[in-house]
Amino acid sequence: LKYIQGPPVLSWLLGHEYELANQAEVGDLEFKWFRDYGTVFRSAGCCGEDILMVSDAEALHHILNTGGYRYPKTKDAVRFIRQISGRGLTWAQGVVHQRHKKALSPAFSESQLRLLLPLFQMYSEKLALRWRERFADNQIIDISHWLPKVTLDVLGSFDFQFGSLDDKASDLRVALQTMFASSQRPSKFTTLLRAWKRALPDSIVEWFEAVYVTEEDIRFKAYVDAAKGAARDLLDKNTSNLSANGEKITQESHDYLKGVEGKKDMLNMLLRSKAAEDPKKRLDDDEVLSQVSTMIFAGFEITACTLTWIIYELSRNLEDQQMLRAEIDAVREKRGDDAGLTSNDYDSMPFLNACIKEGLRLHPGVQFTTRKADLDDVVPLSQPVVSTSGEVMKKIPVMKGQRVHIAIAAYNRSPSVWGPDADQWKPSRYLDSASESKKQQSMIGVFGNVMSFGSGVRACIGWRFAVIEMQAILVCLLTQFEFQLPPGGLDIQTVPLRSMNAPMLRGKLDQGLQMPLVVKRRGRADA
Ligand code: HEM
Repeated sequence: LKYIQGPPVLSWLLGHEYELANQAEVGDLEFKWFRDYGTVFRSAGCCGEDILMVSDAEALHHILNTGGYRYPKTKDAVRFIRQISGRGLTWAQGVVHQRHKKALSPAFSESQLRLLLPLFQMYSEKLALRWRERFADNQIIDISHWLPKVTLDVLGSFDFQFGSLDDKASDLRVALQTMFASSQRPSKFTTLLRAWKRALPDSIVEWFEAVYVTEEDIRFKAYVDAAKGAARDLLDKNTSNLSANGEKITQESHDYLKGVEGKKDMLNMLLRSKAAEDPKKRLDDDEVLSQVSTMIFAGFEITACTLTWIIYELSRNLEDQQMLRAEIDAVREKRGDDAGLTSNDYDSMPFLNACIKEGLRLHPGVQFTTRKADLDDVVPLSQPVVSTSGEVMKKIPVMKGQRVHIAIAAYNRSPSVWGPDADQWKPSRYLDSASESKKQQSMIGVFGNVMSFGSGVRACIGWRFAVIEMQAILVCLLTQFEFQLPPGGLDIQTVPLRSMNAPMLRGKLDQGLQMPLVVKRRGRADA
């Protein structure tokens, strides 16, 4: 890759890896480098490794969509995922990934997820009730503290009963919330250790990890053990209730699904895949338990964080908040006050969905992901770049083994896709057919042309789940409350926290995730 331009390298040992992982504001360095060098550039890994940084639409499509399994996750990423969530879908590779996906996909189909809507609505209402019980009108509420309670309770409703909104104690919840307490910003030593683990044979790394156990390792294990333990209890309890055709008999805790034929919720799909006779669909015991730790880990906090960002943007852009509320009120009025809203109602609200897309675009929960070329390849570009010798390049040849940085956040802000206002909050870009963003659809991603849920064969399996959940929570909260920035405004900094881009108050990073907003009750819902 030497002929591709890139920022100067100040340290052969650390390359840009330490700098990138320790940026004050997430993305600052990448966004600047993509502006300076184009949609593809070369950055330095530790010990002289070259990394291909990619935000180009066609290149991303080639690697993630056309490439299928030819650009797998790197082996250190796979090992790390196994450590934090076990042998679940995010860990699986190639044919094993196909088998996992076949077993789980029915639980994430649109028709199945629509059945969960009453559940999402129930927990949203419970959150609104808690706010009314505990806070006076016009009080400041740290919404980043409350939203994860809803998204965790929703995931836990498959019988785990986290009870976050009821302040119930839960070992699993505590293990989950503290698992990254000692791994915020990697030190130089940790950066190098990770690089060596990437380069060394698996057997040596496994030996090393067995003798050198860090505080981080202990926390990860505590979470995986707690999640698998809870999952084992749950599955054992329900296996005895399995009817002859593999259908779980309705439990009291699944009242919301009572009477629904052919249920394909997560629990049922896991029970079925454990009992499946077809080896292409069967999951072993540990794989089944790992799906539970995987879904909880991958699903709850990132959805809450995205919602926090959306409500923050709506508080900074009060006209958009009013417009969205007017859209919601109009649909409610048409349906009649007592009728519950349906998924069709949510889908019929263009501005609601535009705000969700814009929140995901500007504040993607995952900043980047990494892949490795499994073959020698030529990657096409939609935006040519200029080489170190001044040549215009429309394609980049890559060698087998090349590490590729998939720059999710930088693609989402790429002016060549979104236009010159790519850095600004502007939900109307999805509605206005003349806008740059509408014209430049690049067929990437799974929702609204944004990369925030990934793309291709490894795209987020939970994206519909997250979208329906965000629709339900936003509609409930905006119906009952108005949100405003506190007097004097907020100085928010985007900080890498766990695997997310988290909002924190500048100068108060030690206080963790924060989004204190003035929450005003609306008259209608008080009635
Ligand atoms: C706003 C919310 C969410 C965002 C932004 C998000 C983002 C992502 C991204 C970017 C990936 C791909 C990572 C890669 O290519 O390396 C991914 C994968 C995944 N997500 Fe999500 N996610 C969200 C919600 C959820 C939810 C609610 C669940 C489960 C209930 C979930 C489960 C998963 C799983 C299991 C994978 C791995 C898929 C595979 O490898 O085949 N996610 N997510």
